[in-house]
Amino acid sequence: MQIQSKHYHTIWVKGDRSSIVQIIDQRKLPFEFIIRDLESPADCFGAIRDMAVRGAPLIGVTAAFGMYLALFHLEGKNPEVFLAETADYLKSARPTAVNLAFAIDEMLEFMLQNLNDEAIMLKTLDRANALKELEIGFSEKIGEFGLEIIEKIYQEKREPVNILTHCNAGWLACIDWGTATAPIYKAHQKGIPLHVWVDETRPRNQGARLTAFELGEEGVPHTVIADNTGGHLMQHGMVDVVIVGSDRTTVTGDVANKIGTYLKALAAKDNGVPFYVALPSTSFDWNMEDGVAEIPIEEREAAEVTDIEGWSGATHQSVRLIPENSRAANYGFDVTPARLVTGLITERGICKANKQDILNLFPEKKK
Ligand SMILES: CSC[C@H]1O[C@H](OP(=O)(O)O)[C@H](O)[C@@H]1O
Repeated sequence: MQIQSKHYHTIWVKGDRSSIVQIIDQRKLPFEFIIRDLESPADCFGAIRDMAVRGAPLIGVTAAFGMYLALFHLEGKNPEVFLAETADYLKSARPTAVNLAFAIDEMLEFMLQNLNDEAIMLKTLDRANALKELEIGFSEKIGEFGLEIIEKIYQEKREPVNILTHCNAGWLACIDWGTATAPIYKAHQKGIPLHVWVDETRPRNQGARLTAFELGEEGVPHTVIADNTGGHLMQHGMVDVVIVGSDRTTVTGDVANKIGTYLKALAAKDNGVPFYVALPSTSFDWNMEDGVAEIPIEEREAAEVTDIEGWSGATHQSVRLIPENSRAANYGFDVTPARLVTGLITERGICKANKQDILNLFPEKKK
């Protein structure tokens, strides 16, 4: 099915109707390009929980707009109580990505400080849009710093740089540019020859559907692979660098990312392949030190594992993949210990995955 897509941002306010926020519904990409209206915090909650929008920066910004939309539903309610309840409600949509809580807390604090301002709606919309623009700027800076890594590899090998990525940490996971894909786009736009190994990323197939869609739209050479292929490729010198995203990284450099990331990091370590994590400061948990012990790992519905979605021409289908009497477990994320991470690519530069180097880059976060 040919869809007419151009490079939108992933979320925006609908024209002059500022009571409607619009998103690209990612659940049917790349076969159906669906724009969906969100008109309430509940709409934003559902979009996040059901992964119509996904990716740490994007779910944070979506929740920020959810707090804004709450202002259209204040009728007869105590605003302080309703906004605090809305904040807790939106935070409960998904547990792992720390951007969600960061964005909601920022919005709630701002809204409570401006409750008596007659321009609160416009100011709150501006605040949500400011968070959106912040993430766009962070993503582009991550791209610029990550470009240096890819450029250095190319200067050494003078052949196309082979990059492996897991899940989708692209512009569809953010607002624009992405995190793991931002250095790829910057290098591609600079004419550096490269190729991307795209992990399909079971069970929701964000790599096969979304990263492949993004790279195809940008003309970036890529190959979709089964999730368990990366180790073999690294053993045979077919991967020059791994770049992934993050949903929550502790101040000590432990990285929560899509399930399977840890296994890629182990294979990279065993084969001497650099393993980088690209993330904005909004994806750090500054109050957490032991990621393996403390980062909440989302468990999603078993149906995402027992069934598989696909398209036959224009027809979307979901079919059973495993025996009816078999159970399935569906852990959404895992934690890669800092010791397996070569470096963190942030909007302020690249640093080692340890507390001292992270705080040297973000001194204002020192306790
Ligand atoms: C730039 S954050 C992208 C991050 O989010 C993805 O998870 P999900 O698709 O479940 O939201 C995955 O962990 C990506 O690396």
